[in-house]
Amino acid sequence: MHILFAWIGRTDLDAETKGWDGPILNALLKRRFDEVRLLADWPQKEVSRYLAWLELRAPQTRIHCRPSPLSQPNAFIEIYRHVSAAITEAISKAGPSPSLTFHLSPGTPVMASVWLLLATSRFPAELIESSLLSLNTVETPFNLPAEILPDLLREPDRRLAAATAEKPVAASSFGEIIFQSDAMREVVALARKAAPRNVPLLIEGESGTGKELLAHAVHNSSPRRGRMIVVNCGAIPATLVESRLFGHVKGAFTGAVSTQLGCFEEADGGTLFLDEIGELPLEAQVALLRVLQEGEITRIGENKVRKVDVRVITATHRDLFIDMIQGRFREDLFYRLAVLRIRLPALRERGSDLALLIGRALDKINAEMANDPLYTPKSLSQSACQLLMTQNWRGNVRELYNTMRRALVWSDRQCLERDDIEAALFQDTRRSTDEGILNRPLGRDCNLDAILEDVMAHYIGRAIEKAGGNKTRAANLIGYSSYQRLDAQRKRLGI
Ligand SMILES: Nc1ncnc2c1ncn2[C@@H]1O[C@H](COP(=O)(O)OP(=O)(O)OP(=O)(O)O)[C@@H](O)[C@H]1O
Repeated sequence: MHILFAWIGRTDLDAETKGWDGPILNALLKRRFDEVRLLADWPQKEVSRYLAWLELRAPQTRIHCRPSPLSQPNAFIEIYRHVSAAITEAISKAGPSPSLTFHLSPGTPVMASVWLLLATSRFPAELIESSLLSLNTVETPFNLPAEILPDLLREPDRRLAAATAEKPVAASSFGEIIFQSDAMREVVALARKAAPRNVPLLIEGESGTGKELLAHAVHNSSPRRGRMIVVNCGAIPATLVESRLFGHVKGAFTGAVSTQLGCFEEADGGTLFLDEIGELPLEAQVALLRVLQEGEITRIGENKVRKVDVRVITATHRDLFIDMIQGRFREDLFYRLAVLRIRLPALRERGSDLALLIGRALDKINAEMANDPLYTPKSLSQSACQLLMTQNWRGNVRELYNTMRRALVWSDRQCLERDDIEAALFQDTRRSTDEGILNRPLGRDCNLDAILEDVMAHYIGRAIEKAGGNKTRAANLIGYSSYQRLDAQRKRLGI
């Protein structure tokens, strides 16, 4: 399918009265295009008159025209945005591998430069220009690789990546926890009571249920003046756990090139949030117990004992009680940490919270994107809402938010439809590797290496998403000591 794209220019609008074809008709008469996609920043009346004339003169071509208002004819970002949306829409409706042609002649020089940049980067296309007598292909003397594209053009990609990545949990208060279900009401009431008491709190719940959000709310409602330090125990290599907790002095071990504070000292006077506490190796559990009992730490490589005043909040997606019974978690430590114990219900147990969360997520994402010139606030159709309401949301609120973020940022529609949500759900690597992974049929078709690669892809995808695209953090989240290793796996698995 051959598609021609062009802005309608003044010379096109005047062509009929001046007795010549104008650049757009010139192209349609000299080449065969299945459809032409026009962009217009002119009064509707003039455009309608022109389109009626064009249809008569080029009856073999389907003509689409997209009103594309500009605040001024050289508004780069607005032009870029209209053009990207027009191309994306055309591609989504065309069959496989449409062939694109951009017409450089109609419109302003900035419009021509946007065609040029897009043709040599995001949407490879042929460029043409027309003069009174001829129509020529424009050879570009360069092929802009992504690295040398002007920042302006790369910006939309960066924004898209940033916008679809998970936002870090902000220092929150109870007011930021959205709920109306009884199950959550109980949880929040309990947490409010726990907040001012200077005792350890264990928060349990599936991934993405808001454990860190709740921990921030508890800390911020407590009288503690210091900061809340967040440490993901699952992301620290086993050999470095004690150093991360208690700090070390220069030369304490190979690689200790300078003295570093541990998280207990960093959190002195405040709260230490130990996420994924169930992943803490047994040796580190002994050391942690000692600090909790004595309120003192000793940096590795030093004999000096230092007093610390830290409230510890821990969280886990595991059943720590079962881990304790089965000997994977120390009993004495369990009872130290679980003085107060709160279990966050999974999203599927929260009834009407889901509809409320969908509405709030929509407002929140629209507000977050308000300063992005490439984004316009969006709404959800009933069918889109319906699909969101009927999902299982195994990744709970995080998965819901991230799916909605992807759908809202990717779609060019003002009101999202069911297929926009489907596309965003489909991107979730978690869905392709469900529980069935352990029960695939044995036999000649079974490919253990491929199954293991699925699992790797699944975890790497999750880590990247959770780390908001930060490679070092993502590597740590899956126990890799360097992001280069993560990168190599990503490339190998084509993630
Ligand atoms: N009730 C809620 N209201 C508003 N936002 C929520 C709620 N619950 C979770 N979120 C949001 O969902 C995302 C995930 O929450 P959070 O990181 O606190 O979950 P978690 O249980 O700590 O996850 P993990 O176990 O994977 O670390 C965050 O963006 C958080 O702000």
